Parts: sequence; structure tokens; C-alpha cells
Amino acid sequence: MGGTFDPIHHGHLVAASEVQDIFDLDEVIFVPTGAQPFKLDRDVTTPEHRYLMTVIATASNPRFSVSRVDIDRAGITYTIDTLRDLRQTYPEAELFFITGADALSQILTWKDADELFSLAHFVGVTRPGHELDDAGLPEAGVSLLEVPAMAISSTDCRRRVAAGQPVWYLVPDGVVQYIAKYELYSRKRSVRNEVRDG
Ligand SMILES: Nc1ncnc2c1ncn2[C@@H]1O[C@H](COP(=O)(O)OP(=O)(O)OP(=O)(O)O)[C@@H](O)[C@H]1O
Ligand SMILES: O=C(O)c1ccc[n+]([C@@H]2O[C@H](COP(=O)([O-])O)[C@@H](O)[C@H]2O)c1
Repeated sequence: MGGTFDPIHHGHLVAASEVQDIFDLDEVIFVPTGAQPFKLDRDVTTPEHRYLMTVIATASNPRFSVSRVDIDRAGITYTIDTLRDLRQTYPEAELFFITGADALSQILTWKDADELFSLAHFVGVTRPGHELDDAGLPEAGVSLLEVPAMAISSTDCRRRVAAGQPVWYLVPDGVVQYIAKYELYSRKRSVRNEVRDG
């Protein structure tokens, strides 16, 4: 499951858990993005903070892990590169890529969209406020799955912290504490979504 995870929240975790169960996956790998091409004009928390929050959030689940593959690669993060890198690490594995309904609706605009479906099977999951639709996507390459509705977004979590409102129970407890410890979202800790040179 790829994501900016700024911060990771229970919507991500419930979706991943549900896909793991229904598709009987050995492992769900959370892949925090480097510079997401559609978010280059935003302030985004540094990759190390987003990576560490994702590690904290997933640590207790034996089937969850976190990959640095996107944050360690220079340049813009494209899923085509994510999948190629993961294929190298897991040459025998059947790869699935989990996306929420909002991300799925944009997938045809992603880099090398045609090739994406030969590298992984995409699982689109429901998300409150977004229509889950696979129109135009290759039938064999995509499955749609209804997951328990969690009306949570990272944007709302960031806004709540900035306004001094609690994010308890929207994000895992360790992530609440991590955000407080590093004063994320309340003080100037994010940087323009930088494209790192090689
Ligand atoms: N509440 C949710 N339910 C289901 N899927 C979700 C939910 N929130 C995010 N996702 C999916 O998880 C992936 C990573 O999402 P991302 O890290 O961008 O979170 P976000 O809440 O959408 O962030 P932001 O509000 O900053 O855009 C995307 O595929 C997204 O569609
Ligand atoms: O490959 C692309 O062109 C591309 C464009 C936009 C988003 N993505 C991927 O979509 C996933 C969800 O992104 P986000 O920012 O909505 O969390 C994440 O893994 C991104 O790398 C990929």
C-alpha cells in the first residue's frame, strides 16, 4: 500500500487489514512516498518523520511491514518504479497494490499506467466521500473491495492538530505521541515536497 501517510491514520490501517484478510496476503508492505507527483505544490512532512510514524503504526501487526524503497529513491516517486523495485526484492511473489477510491480514480493518469497492471493486481477500496469505480481499467487487473467506512483523512488530522484539537483514535496512540513529541503540524516542520537529487 503506497501513500504519503502524513500522518498514517486508522483509515489506512483498516483498509490494509481488510485486504490482507480477504486476499489472504502473507504481508502488507506500507510504502511511504518520496515526492508524490500530484502533491509537489504542497508542504509535506519530511520523509523520515512519515516513515517513522508508519513504522510505529504498523509495528504490532506481524503481517504489516514498511518499505523505504520510495523515500530512498531520488527524484519523483512513481508507482511504476515502486513495483519494479519490489519485484526485485520479491521475485517470486504475487504483488497486489492497495489504493483508496480517490487514488484509483486517477490511476490512468499515473506514469506508464498501461504497464502498471502487468506488475501488480490493484485492489481499490471504498472510502467515504469517494465513488469506487473501475471504469476504463483492465478487468483482470483490478478488484474492488468494500471495507469498513472510516471517514478519516490525513488532511483533517493535520488540520485538527494545527487547531489544537485531538487526533486520539483517528491515528494510533503512538502516532499521537510522535506528533506531539516533534510538534508536527503545529509548528513549521514540513518542507515543500522536495524532489531529492540522486
Ligand atoms: N479513510 C480511508 N479509507 C480508505 N482508504 C483510504 C483512506 N484514507 C486514505 N486512503 C487511501 O490510502 C492511500 C494513501 O492515502 P494518503 O496517505 O494520501 O492519505 P489521505 O488521507 O488521502 O491524505 P491527504 O488528506 O493528505 O491527501 C490512498 O490510496 C488513499 O486513497
Ligand atoms: O505513479 C504515479 O504517477 C503516481 C501518481 C500519483 C500517486 N501515485 C501513488 O499513489 C499512492 C497514493 O498516493 P497519495 O499521495 O494519495 O497517498 C502512492 O503510492 C503514490 O506514489 C503514483
